[in-house]
Amino acid sequence: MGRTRLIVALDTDSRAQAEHWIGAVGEAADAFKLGMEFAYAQGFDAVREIAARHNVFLDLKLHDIPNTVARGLTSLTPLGAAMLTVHASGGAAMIAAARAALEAACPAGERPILLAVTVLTSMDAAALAEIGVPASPREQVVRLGRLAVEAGADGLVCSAEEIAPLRAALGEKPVLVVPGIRPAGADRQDQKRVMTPGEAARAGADWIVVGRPITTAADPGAAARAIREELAHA
Ligand SMILES: O=C(O)c1cc(=O)[nH]c(=O)n1[C@@H]1O[C@H](COP(=O)(O)O)[C@@H](O)[C@H]1O
Repeated sequence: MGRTRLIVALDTDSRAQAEHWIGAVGEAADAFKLGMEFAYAQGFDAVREIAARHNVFLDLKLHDIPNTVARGLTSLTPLGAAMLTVHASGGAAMIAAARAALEAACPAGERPILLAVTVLTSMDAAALAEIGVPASPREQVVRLGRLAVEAGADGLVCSAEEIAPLRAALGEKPVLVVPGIRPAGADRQDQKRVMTPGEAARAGADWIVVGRPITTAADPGAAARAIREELAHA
């Protein structure tokens, strides 16, 4: 009960906008996610400065050959992010290299959590079929999730629909980070596999990731606090 924590996605190219959301949301967030829109526009000094003050999930979703991903992650570790992402579809060798790079770059107990993104929450079965994957999102998430965890990922990014099958396959240990969250009645926008904060919490998400339902709200602080309440009572 109430164990699910809230990550607010600061999807903006503006430092001032990101700082405004951080101030408005305040303690209602357990962590803030900075992604490619922010990092590409504002640079990594801005990421480092925010990570010095807050728990930061730096979501750059690396996907390349093992050597390049390993070296890329090594370059990211001094920024001080608590969580980093790679794409699980990069394969076992890439994920193993990523894990080894983080262990080599960071003192024991201080390395960021390595998360593997399984199937993007913006994809449905039809989108998977388009890229030559005949499986359902659920089957593909469990396949990639098992591969990633066995290769060394600490956790997975998945939709709330796959939490139960992932727990059945992999147990309680992998950290499950769940975007594709929409409060009841909210617009899905480009997300396909969605659940409410309460549903994701009851399904067993360790973290939920919420962006636009908070950042485009008239009062982002109130929107974040309402989601916190929903998590607390799930
Ligand atoms: O890795 C992620 O965080 C991620 C994976 C995924 O499958 N789906 C997904 O939406 N995300 C991220 O989660 C956030 C969701 O934002 P909203 O749809 O605005 O709530 C965005 O920053 C996405 O980049």
